[in-house]
Amino acid sequence: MSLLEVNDLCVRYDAGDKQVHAVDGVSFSVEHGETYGLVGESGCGKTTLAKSLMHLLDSNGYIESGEVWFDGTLPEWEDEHGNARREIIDDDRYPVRADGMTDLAQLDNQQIRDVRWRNIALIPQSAMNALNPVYKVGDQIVEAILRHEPDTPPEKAHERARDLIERVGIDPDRADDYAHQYSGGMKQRAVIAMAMACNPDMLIADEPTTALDVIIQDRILEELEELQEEFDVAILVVSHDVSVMAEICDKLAVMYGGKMMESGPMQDVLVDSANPYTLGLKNSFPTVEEVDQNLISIPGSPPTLLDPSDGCRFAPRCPFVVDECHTSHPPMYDAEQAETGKRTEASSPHTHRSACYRVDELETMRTEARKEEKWQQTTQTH
Ligand SMILES: Nc1ncnc2c1ncn2[C@@H]1O[C@H](COP(=O)(O)OP(=O)(O)OP(=O)(O)O)[C@@H](O)[C@H]1O
Repeated sequence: MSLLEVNDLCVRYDAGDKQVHAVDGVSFSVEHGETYGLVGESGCGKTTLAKSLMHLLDSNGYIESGEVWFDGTLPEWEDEHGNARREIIDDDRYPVRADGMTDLAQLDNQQIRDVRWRNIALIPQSAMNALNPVYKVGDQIVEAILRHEPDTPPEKAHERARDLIERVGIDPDRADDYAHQYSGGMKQRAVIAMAMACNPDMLIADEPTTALDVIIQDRILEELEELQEEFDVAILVVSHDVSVMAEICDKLAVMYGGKMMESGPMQDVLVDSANPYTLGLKNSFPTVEEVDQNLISIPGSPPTLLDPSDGCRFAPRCPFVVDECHTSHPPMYDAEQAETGKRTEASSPHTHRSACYRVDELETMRTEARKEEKWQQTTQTH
């Protein structure tokens, strides 16, 4: 059973008399202990998607439709083994499925607070500013433990806080320092330690390394991987940086304009890319293997998502656009079938999938996408 199963999720922001379609019909699932990446340019809906899972959207944002099934439930709905009780599952008033998964989208604010930290913890964007300047760093971790596990004796909580600080590579004696005495990398590590305070099943890390230099970035990524192995925590990581994703993800979803364009095992998505947007994104990032690589950016900019048109969201910037692309946004097609020239809708969210009507012409798209002039044509035709 998956840890998280998101079905057809739509998230909107109210903007006057219009709506921003920030996340539109997105489905994916995350297994226990795996790292799942959401990648795409700024404004494509990654942060909105991640925050909506925990009801942490801005006040004008809301889940319009869809399901967010999570393998865990509220303490008051659990039996002594931590599983959902039979009478809760059998009662339609509770959003709990026969397999014991709970639909987080249907929980109210108080209920989702019980899930946060205990089951899912967030490392927010610009996490370095998430520490409180007037409390010692160690005390902030202790507070997080005691707030969510009030039965823990305070000295045990202190011990756990020091232990967590040490696990993320900081000398435990620095627990008595204030945030301003920490470097940027140390602050980021401290926030990761705080997120791990209640031993969650899933961490959501939003741009965990963006403000850091490359060497510290690498160390933070290594630390996340070590924590994951040690605690078997799943990580949903959000980044615009394809190279960060290549380093840590098991699976990857490429987002554009609030839609999922391609998803699947990381290697499949990044090596055997099956979507024009992924091909364009890869062109614009340097790779370690290709030293003389000519970086090609995708001309134009992402859509505003205010009442978007019916067609493929990427159509206005896509060099492979055909009439069909303007009819409706393409469904997710099976990329393995596409390798043999077949256009078949994907039957499972776990396989390599691509939302592109021309998925059955993969070889041509891959060859053409490497040519800079192919992308330049797009600006001339639109
Ligand atoms: N509070 C808000 N009100 C209205 N629109 C919003 C709000 N927050 C985000 N948006 C819009 O929702 C869309 C998705 O934004 P989101 O921040 O989720 O994208 P992102 O891919 O995470 O980008 P970034 O990496 O820059 O945060 C964008 O068009 C953005 O302008």
